[in-house]
Amino acid sequence: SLALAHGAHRLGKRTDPMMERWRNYGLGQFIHWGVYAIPGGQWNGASYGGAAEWIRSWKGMPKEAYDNLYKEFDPENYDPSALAKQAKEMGAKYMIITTKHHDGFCLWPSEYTDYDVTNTPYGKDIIGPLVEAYDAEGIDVYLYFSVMDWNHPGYRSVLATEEDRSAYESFKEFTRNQLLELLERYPTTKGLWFDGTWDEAWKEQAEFADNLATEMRKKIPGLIIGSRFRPDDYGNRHFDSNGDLMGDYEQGWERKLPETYEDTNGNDWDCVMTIPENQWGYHSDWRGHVKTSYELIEMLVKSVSLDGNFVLNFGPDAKGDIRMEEKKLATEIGQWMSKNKSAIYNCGHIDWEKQDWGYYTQNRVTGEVNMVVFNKPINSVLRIKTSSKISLQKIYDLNDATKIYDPEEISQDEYIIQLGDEELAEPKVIVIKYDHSKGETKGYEKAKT
Ligand SMILES: C[C@@H]1N[C@@H](C(=O)NCc2ccccc2)[C@H](O)[C@@H]1O
Repeated sequence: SLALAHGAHRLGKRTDPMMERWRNYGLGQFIHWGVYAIPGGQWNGASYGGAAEWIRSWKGMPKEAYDNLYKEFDPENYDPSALAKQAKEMGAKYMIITTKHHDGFCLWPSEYTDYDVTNTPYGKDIIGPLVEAYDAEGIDVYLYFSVMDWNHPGYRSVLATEEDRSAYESFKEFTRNQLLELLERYPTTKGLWFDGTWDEAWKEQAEFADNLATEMRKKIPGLIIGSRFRPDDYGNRHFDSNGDLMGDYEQGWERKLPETYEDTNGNDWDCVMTIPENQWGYHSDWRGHVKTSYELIEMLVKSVSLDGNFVLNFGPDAKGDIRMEEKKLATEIGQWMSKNKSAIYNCGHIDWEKQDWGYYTQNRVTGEVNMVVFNKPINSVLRIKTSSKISLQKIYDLNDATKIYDPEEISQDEYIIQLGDEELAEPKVIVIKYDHSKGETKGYEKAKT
């Protein structure tokens, strides 16, 4: 393998308590909020077909007009504790907030730029009260930060000339200053979710990024940083030139999910997901498919079944209100989570053969296996094929203690159970308790952590 000064500094998963806590979240909330919520994907009577937070890059939005929107930013309905309570009700264990998106507008009072909340009619810090409100609800806070910054004069996507390089040096210093400032102001931050690091200019900054990550972890020991931050010595991101994951978890699943455990390379990972097809910031005219709570619950369960976290995005409008569709989904997901959280929190992958009826998650504390059933077969029979000999103790409906299932062993390590005649009204969790002492089960080995 190649000798890399700035490649992966660790092979395999982090095993410290902060990362264990991250690994057991299951469900997170993303919040995309900024001045892009003011136009909300529309300008001069025309609707932008791209993602609302990218409207500044649209030919239909004059840059001058966009760059003056901050003078109208005055979210009179912004209510951090209401947002935190809604997230709690949904069952989110962590929240990622955009401190600065690609447009460079800062939702906190930054010493290093005037393009921030203090120079808006609202005039106050947005981030601080949100951090406090979510901490108060026991929801861990992570900060999204876009390296790409369309507002900073020193930003470059490519370093073609000496002028570019000297300008970029000022941009790098600015970026470091802002990141250290954020960690100083919000010391309960558990991690950073970086974005906007795909440009050539940044891909040349292996040493700078590596040193900055080290410096940030000095400020907040154990800080969790994903794979979308650093480039390696050869400009490779997410995976270094030896194919090893850089960062504490893989950030490659944006609006998409791995299909199999192999797709995850056995790494920690998160999936960040929009409710419409591709809108992170508020867009007043959602086009195309808006996901239902069942679709989102299936993505959540699939993520947990493959050892990932599922982070669902919300985009408050210009006044700071959450739109009706998002409120409804948060409530519906929360209703399911309130009855089935034991199949999500502290759960992960088990290497039993995937079945069409749904997904397995294994509780890392109890060792119990959850069958999360989405598709009831026409013959009402659920097949279970374990990966090694186990001795079954009890199979029961998580939400109906009177419902016990008698497994019929139909071949080596293969069982079937009979569902009742009733249609599934919602995804059903069936719990399998089994005696781990009999027969060696790799999955339970993992649960000993
Ligand atoms: C989390 C999302 N990431 C931003 C984005 O630009 N995604 C598009 C993209 C995703 C991956 C590589 C390049 C570009 C979106 O605006 C959201 O902030």
